[in-house]
Amino acid sequence: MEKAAVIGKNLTVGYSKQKEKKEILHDLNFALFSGEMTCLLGPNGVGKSTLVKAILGQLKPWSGSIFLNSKEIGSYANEELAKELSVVLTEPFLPGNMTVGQLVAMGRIPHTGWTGKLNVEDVKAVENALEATKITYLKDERLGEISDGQRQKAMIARALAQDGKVMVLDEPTAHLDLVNRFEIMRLLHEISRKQLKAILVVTHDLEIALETADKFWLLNCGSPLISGLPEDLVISGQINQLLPGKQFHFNVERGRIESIVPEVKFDITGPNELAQWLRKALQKAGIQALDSSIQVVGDPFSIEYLGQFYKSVGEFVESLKSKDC
Ligand SMILES: Nc1ncnc2c1ncn2[C@@H]1O[C@H](COP(=O)(O)OP(=O)(O)OP(=O)(O)O)[C@@H](O)[C@H]1O
Repeated sequence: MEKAAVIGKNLTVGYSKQKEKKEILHDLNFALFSGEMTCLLGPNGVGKSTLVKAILGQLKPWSGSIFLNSKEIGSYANEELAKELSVVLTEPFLPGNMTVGQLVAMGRIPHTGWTGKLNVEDVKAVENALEATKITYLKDERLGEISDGQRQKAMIARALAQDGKVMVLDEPTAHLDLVNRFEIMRLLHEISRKQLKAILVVTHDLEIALETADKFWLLNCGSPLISGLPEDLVISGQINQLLPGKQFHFNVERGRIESIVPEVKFDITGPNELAQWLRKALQKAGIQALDSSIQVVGDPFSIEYLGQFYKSVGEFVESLKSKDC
């Protein structure tokens, strides 16, 4: 069996304030492997960032241990740890007049010291990181003058330049649009594969994580950490651990979260993918029942109901609503 880059054994951790102790994670076991991207998912406040802080050595385990390359995390000196483990956290403030190249070069600080003087190897590492994240063309651009997605890639490039075997990213796609979220996650997956890095990404993007991650860690209040292939967790139904309560469920066929509303039956004939969207619109409009069946066809799109034809779902729903009044 492949050796894990990070191993957690019976980890219990929390926060202490004066005499008060607040336990957040209890008796967790986990393993993070090289060459894989693992996504850590769980509801707000369950302790994902707390687990990240423990892995980064910022929070001491109350009991249990975390090992990085078989050595306990607490026994690493800070500079040594920075060479093994790189981090991308959400940083609200970055100097806007710093260039992308300068930011990425900061990733070399564990190797150069605070003087920041780059040798040939450091320059190469910066160039490689810019190339891997496909932002070489942005090298001389200022951070204040590029898009959020580009800035996020620059942060990832900085972590790559650091050249640790393990990369931890806490919500790297927050505030990005759908296309950029996909792109960043695909990029991280590619990097884990090509550079044999162990990458841990905290995310709330279940659907994108399903498309891109090799492994999932699911964290839920009071339960052990569940890990496995996303596909196995879907097939076994364990993915529903992310959705406590009875309001939502994971639709295995469609691969997405859906709200559970008592389904109203409509008699719709036509291609499944069209009938599905029509059914959704009728349900959202609060239409409870119809007098007759509906025929839907695509190319050109048309809906037939009681001998009348409609060119769009909107037109059809509006006509039903106006009859209701
Ligand atoms: N510095 C702190 N001191 C005390 N309690 C804290 C501290 N940081 C976090 N907590 C508490 O620990 C619990 C877990 O917080 P954490 O930020 O790890 O959750 P999370 O799963 O990352 O949440 P989210 O998805 O909202 O980012 C919360 O109840 C939070 O209030």
